Amino acid sequence: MNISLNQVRKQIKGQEILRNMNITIDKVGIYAVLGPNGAGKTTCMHVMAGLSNWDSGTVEVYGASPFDNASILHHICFIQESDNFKPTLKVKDVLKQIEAFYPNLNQELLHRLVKEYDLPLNKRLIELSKGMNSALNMSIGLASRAPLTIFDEPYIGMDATARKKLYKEIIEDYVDYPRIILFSTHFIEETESIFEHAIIVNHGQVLLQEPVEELAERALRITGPTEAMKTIDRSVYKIISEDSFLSESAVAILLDKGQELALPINCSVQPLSLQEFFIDYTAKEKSFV
Ligand SMILES: Nc1ncnc2c1ncn2[C@@H]1O[C@H](COP(=O)(O)OP(=O)(O)OP(=O)(O)O)[C@@H](O)[C@H]1O
Repeated sequence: MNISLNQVRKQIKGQEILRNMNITIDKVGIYAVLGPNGAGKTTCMHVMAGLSNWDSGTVEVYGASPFDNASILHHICFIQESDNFKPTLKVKDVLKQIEAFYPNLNQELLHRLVKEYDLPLNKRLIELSKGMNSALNMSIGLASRAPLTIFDEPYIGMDATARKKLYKEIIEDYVDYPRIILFSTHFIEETESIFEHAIIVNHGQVLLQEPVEELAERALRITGPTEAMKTIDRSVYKIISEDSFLSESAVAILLDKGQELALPINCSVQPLSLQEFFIDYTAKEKSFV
């Protein structure tokens, strides 16, 4: 097992932030970590990365308990939105500083990305724009090739072109050097093509963890004439959302694993996108857990 969180609980200032959180990651892959604001994503990833302790439950990362554990620190790269490095350092000093830290760091990739993102080596981080800081952080995270790389909403300020390039770089580098990449994002629509797995978190719990391909087989939108759609047996499916317009209706459902769909006559079915599923599912979550 590479990473496991088992019944993990954590309180901060009396508030329960993680409530029986369970995650198992036993394969390499690019994992989307999704959840509404305040869901507990950052807290949970801090715990995984050894940056934060927890109150009860067990956490194992590469066979060890991660909190404050120098033996696994070099296998984990955690990149967050800001404050990854001292703001008074120059770009070139940061590049130097990380050299010794990540044993798998690929200098060639790092310097290529720094050049392509046009990052000025002699400027201090504090003098860079938000997007430039993010591009630097992302370049470091990617080039670290750490077996567990965590990107926590890492691209603040990066423009659409820079983000598109970033997604392409992540996929290309992952194909050559597969590892566990966790990527927390609210830009689901533009990132969903890079994800192989989805982990959906809310209220300090994991609501769902599943390969995206499998999810697409059971998270479905059925559309058709309202009269025909009325024949869908609401008692046998998890209905995530319903809407209708004139004489047409649409129902989004989540089939149970192995459950067959009885499609009403004259109706059609298609997979929900990850974003559509996420929005409907987290809105309806209380009825499912
Ligand atoms: N240091 C802290 N002190 C008090 N509350 C905290 C602290 N850190 C996190 N929390 C609370 O824990 C909850 C989860 O926060 P967390 O940052 O893990 O959520 P998130 O899912 O990453 O949210 P977002 O998508 O908005 O970044 C929130 O209610 C937040 O207010």
